[in-house]
Amino acid sequence: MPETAALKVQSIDLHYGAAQALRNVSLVVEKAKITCVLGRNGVGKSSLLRAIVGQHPVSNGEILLGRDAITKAPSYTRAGKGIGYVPQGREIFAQLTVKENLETGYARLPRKQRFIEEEIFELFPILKDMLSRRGGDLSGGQQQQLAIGRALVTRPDILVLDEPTEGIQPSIIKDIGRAITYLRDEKGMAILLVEQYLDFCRELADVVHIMDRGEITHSGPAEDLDRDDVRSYLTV
Ligand SMILES: Nc1ncnc2c1ncn2[C@@H]1O[C@H](COP(=O)(O)OP(=O)(O)OP(=O)(O)O)[C@@H](O)[C@H]1O
Repeated sequence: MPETAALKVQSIDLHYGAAQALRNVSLVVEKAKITCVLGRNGVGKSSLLRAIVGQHPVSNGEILLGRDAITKAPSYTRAGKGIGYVPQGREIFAQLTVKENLETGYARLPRKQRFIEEEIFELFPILKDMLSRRGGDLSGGQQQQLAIGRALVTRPDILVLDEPTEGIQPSIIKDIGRAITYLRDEKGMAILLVEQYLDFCRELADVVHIMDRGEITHSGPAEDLDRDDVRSYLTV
């Protein structure tokens, strides 16, 4: 059988000093699917993504990229193997131009691939219009589009997004939703996003995991989110 899992997280724990932020968390991110982890503030969503991209070590468990164990690999190795990351708060370089921000993705690419694919500007035309503007001059929504564009410059197989709708106006949330759906449907990309915004997850996701206090309390198809018993897990 062909491998349909792009990424597997197996029974991971994560600590900050003595405080445990993740407990026995497992999930699979399938190719060409949108997987959403829903949960309110502080339940451990960002910690899960940090563990996946290699920004914080896990204390137990394994992370597999395809069949490759990457549990102890540094973040640049994971990026090189195809994980693109859009961090919470976007982390745009305010003093660099939009073009320069996008070009920061080049470091992980072989020389021949060091160009910005036109598709990125088709998904987010505003980036083309604002190429020579400074990152700090963009609105929050434009910065989010830039952060996604910057991750796409690295040509990832898996795109990991931390609360892409946070603080963003509805019209741009729609654009971001359309872009994510396009990447799944046309590029076969595996998408993992963490969110507090239930409607965004319900509309986009194929699979939903609900997280509470460092644990996954429910996993199932996005349609389940309309069931009362599933909603009861959601304190968002
Ligand atoms: N660097 C850190 N040092 C110590 N504790 C941390 C650190 N980062 C997060 N925590 C704690 O770990 C827990 C999980 O935080 P995390 O940021 O993963 O949650 P979250 O679900 O992403 O919330 P948010 O939506 O606010 O980002 C919280 O109790 C938080 O206070």
